[in-house]
Amino acid sequence: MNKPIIIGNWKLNGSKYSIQTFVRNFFKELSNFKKCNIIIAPPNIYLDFFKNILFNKNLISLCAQDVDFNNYGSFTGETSPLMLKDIGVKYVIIGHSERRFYHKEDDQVITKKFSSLKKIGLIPIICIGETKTEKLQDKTIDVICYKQLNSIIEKMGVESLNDSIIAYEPIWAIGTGKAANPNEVQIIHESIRQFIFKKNSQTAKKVKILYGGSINEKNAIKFFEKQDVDGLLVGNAALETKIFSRIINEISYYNKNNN
Ligand SMILES: O=C[C@H](O)COP(=O)(O)O
Repeated sequence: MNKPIIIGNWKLNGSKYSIQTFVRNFFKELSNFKKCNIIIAPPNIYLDFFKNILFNKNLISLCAQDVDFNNYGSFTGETSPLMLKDIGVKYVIIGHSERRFYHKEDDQVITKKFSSLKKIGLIPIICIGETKTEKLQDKTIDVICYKQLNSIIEKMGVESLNDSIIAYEPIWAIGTGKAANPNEVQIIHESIRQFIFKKNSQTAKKVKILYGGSINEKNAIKFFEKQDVDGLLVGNAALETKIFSRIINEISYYNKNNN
């Protein structure tokens, strides 16, 4: 059975002290966490520290928030896929809208990152999403499927998505407190799956599609209960131990097959 995937992206937040406190309290709050695949993405500089204070429990998987596509060389300030693998990272977020916007990363760069990660066996979490204007112009599927996802599919083949995770994050819903409508998210996730299905039916079944954007403890289940929502990518709410653990507990106890 596939476990729900819950990712906490801490973005540019945290310190050694806050991470220690988080780990200490997190496991006390969780009641049924083995039913979820919990993935946390601290800032890169804290990945190793975080891993060490988890006492190798394997209950939380390590995720990086970004990566360079080069494995070594004169690229000042960057972190490579090989380095992440070396310290035990399993997942890497690529194409987050904050990277696309603040660091001007385009689909070509994101595809190169995807390719580098696949080559060394790290699991990419590919973020896709439309702006408010694109949504109002009814361009959501054009942007997220025909442009953002297709860039990877054309270069790498659709099967490259088999062991990858797609995170649909409408840009207007990120950090705004205004989450998307769960019914609309289901329709979009279904469209993403259909888009992939037309190219390869097996890949469409295997690929995991998560929703992200202003998830909190009150709305998490409303998204997760949707058929094509395989999990959640949580930003702000993942910084609060109590809230993040409540989200995980709720989802752990929700049995999709019986509802
Ligand atoms: O990576 C996480 C997303 O950007 C969602 O962030 P948020 O939950 O703070 O809206």
